[in-house]
Amino acid sequence: MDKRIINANRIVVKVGTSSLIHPNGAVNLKTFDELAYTLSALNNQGKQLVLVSSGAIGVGLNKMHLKKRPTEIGAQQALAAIGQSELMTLFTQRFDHYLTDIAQVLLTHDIFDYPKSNQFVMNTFNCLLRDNVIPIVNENDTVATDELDHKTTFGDNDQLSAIVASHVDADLLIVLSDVDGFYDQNPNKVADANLIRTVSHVDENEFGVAGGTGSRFGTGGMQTKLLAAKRMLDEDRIMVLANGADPRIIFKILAGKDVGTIFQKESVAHE
Ligand SMILES: Nc1ncnc2c1ncn2[C@@H]1O[C@H](COP(=O)(O)OP(=O)(O)O)[C@@H](O)[C@H]1O
Ligand SMILES: N[C@@H](CCC(=O)OP(=O)(O)O)C(=O)O
Repeated sequence: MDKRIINANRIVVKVGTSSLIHPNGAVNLKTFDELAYTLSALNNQGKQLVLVSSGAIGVGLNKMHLKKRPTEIGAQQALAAIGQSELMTLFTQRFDHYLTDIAQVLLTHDIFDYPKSNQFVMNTFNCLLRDNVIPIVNENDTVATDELDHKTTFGDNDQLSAIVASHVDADLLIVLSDVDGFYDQNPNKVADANLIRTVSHVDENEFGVAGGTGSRFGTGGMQTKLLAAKRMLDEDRIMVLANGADPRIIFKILAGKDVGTIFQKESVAHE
């Protein structure tokens, strides 16, 4: 076990739509509550947390009583706009319950490429983290047109979470999804797929067994999670992919328990 996980102080947690929305389209209140509880408890212990949360479109669909995502990009963006404020209302309610302050930070993937914007975003993160406020990040879906796949998908918070982790110099990125980790085959398609515990490099072999989304509401599937992991590995950072059905799994990860898939370089020995 890499001691950097147990000692991680600055942690980025990414939660996918599949963990926040039930398959029937309703909001998964249990996940919202347990996520708020877990991050609040860690915040109280003195750790610095950033939450990257998807779910704007999922929550928007539920609010507008729609069963499936519209194909038109403008309609998807409108739904994201509706859902984002509702998403933050849900988080505000649950985090208030645990006496934790939160903030909304909407970003585009390329924002850090512009020096002035980068500086302003970093100032914001630094002030929030200094003041024990948990930033809740999502892609700014109404303006992020270059991130849209003009078919059925929208944005990609897996890679956004890696970009954020890298810029805030996080010790650890935890990606919560609806699977127990990275498998040698898509577990939603192949019954006897095996969970891979540790991955030290991501190349065509890994991408070759990474399929698309497993739910009606998720977007990137395993491909975008591997791209996020690749970025983390390239920077010698650690990413853990685990099941977000119960976000208290984060306590187990930080205790060094054998859960999920750990992406970490194997060549470097860390004390
Ligand atoms: N090799 C694999 N290992 C694990 N999951 C995989 C793999 N290939 C494809 N998947 C799919 O990726 C899905 C998770 O991605 P996604 O639906 O985008 O979730 P999220 O909303 O959490 O981002 C899983 O439900 C699974 O169907
Ligand atoms: N920004 C979009 C989510 C994009 C996204 O990456 O979704 P997911 O694959 O569920 O992490 C939203 O809030 O609906």
